[in-house]
Amino acid sequence: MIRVEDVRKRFPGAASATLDGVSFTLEKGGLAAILGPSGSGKSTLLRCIVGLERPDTGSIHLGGQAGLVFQSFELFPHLTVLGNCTLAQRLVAGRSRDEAEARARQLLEELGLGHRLEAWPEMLSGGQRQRVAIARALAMEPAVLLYDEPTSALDPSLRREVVETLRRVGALGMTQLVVTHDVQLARAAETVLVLDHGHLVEQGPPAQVLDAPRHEATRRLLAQAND
Ligand SMILES: Nc1ncnc2c1ncn2[C@@H]1O[C@H](COP(=O)(O)OP(=O)(O)OP(=O)(O)O)[C@@H](O)[C@H]1O
Repeated sequence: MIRVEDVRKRFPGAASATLDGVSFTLEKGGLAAILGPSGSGKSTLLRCIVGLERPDTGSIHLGGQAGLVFQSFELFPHLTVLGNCTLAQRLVAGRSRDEAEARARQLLEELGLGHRLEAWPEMLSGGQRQRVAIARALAMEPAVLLYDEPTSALDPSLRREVVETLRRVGALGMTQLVVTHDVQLARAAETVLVLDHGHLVEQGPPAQVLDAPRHEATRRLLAQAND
């Protein structure tokens, strides 16, 4: 569950607030996509939810820690798939090697990578690398999983694979929030949120927000996506 209440954030010296009273709730197991023009505050909102940035006012409740899947995946190149998914479990969560490996194997199998446990990151496709990054984040048992532009580092043909991965992770009961420019990816979410100049200007299912947009920022995004 993610509950964001009236979050405001203004960077020192900035002419206006980057987040200007943002509120929304995402139920446990839900998938939400945040769309918005460049500079609308999407990354700042994500960073506030992860705890990398502190809102000036307002509150954020997750019921636990957030896991962040970076756009560039940031796998450790000198560790195998299994090594990538066990390191933080052992060093940060203090789990034994056996315990960490058992958990990593199970998650990697659930994400369709059970046959790649001993592979090096450079041997994997972009979509596989992303799934390793997701398994690594899930292994730390976050309350929610956040993605920063999950399709932008991938070939457009892999978009469907990303949607499939998000579905699999959702089936595990994980609450997921995706920041994206990709309108097709947003269609796979249950809820679409549109940010404009630090305000949440639309919020609802894709059939409402993307097929019957009420705000001109959404109409511009849809027009750009169709170009
Ligand atoms: N650390 C910072 N210090 C000062 N200003 C910042 C900082 N981080 C973000 N901003 C400003 O906040 C505004 C929103 O930035 P943000 O990166 O959140 O937008 P975004 O919607 O994620 O954009 P994009 O789609 O281009 O990634 C921008 O005007 C940016 O310059």
